[in-house]
Amino acid sequence: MSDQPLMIAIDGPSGTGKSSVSKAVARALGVGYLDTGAMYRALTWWCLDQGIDLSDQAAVAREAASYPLEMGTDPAAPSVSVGGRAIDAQIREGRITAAVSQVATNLQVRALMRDKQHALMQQIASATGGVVAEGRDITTVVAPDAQVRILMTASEEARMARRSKELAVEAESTRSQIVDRDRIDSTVSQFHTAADGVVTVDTTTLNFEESVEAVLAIARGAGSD
Ligand SMILES: Nc1ncnc2c1ncn2[C@@H]1O[C@H](COP(=O)(O)OP(=O)(O)OP(=O)(O)O)[C@@H](O)[C@H]1O
Ligand SMILES: Nc1ccn([C@H]2C[C@H](O)[C@@H](COP(=O)(O)O)O2)c(=O)n1
Repeated sequence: MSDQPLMIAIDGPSGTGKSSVSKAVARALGVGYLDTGAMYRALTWWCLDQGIDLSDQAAVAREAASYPLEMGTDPAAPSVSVGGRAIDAQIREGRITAAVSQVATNLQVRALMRDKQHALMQQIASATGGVVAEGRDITTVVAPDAQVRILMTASEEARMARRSKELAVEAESTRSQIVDRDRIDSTVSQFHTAADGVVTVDTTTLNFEESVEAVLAIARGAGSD
């Protein structure tokens, strides 16, 4: 068994269970958790708060280089603050979900985020003995050398049903924030098919606990190599 910190990278489309499963896996392993989507959401919130036009790519990239972000990476209580202001609820608002792809498809922003997220993963792993990081390009761009790389998938119907249950709305009304957002986000990241060496976990017919167990089984296998 290696004594290197365990790096687990999880990617996949919206609503597959990445965030909820990653937090549970990190708690089970006693390691830190990084929600990289929250970093894009926080930048979107910050730019709108500063009155920056999201279509001005250079202006948004300048903010990406300097926005005062603090990520709380305890999987039992993850948090997001900018400039000392907690914005955990704000970044989940519909207006941010609708706007975040415009920021996430800005290639200058992505290059900065890649470096920031890679550095954060290293810091968290050194501090806690490991990290579970999830997003769209963690297995391929941010941490392609992670010991465990997983693509989490689920059918479109399952993802829409999960989101509609979570938000207590009709499944069809979640289509834009699931399917349309994925279509835009996938113009800059490849998260629909597994890259070489990435293991696919299809959660369509799994319940939440089974999804967590599927990831833990892969992590245990990697830890015993
Ligand atoms: N295997 C599962 N079976 C049923 N529901 C699940 C399963 N995994 C997650 N869920 C539920 O589905 C919803 C969406 O999960 P989650 O937010 O973790 O997805 P996500 O992939 O991180 O989405 P996004 O990328 O849009 O943030 C949550 O309410 C979660 O509890
Ligand atoms: N590594 C990442 C993480 C997230 N994104 C984009 C995709 C989403 O539109 C947005 C918010 O992510 P979510 O909180 O819904 O998981 O950020 C990305 O491009 N790369």
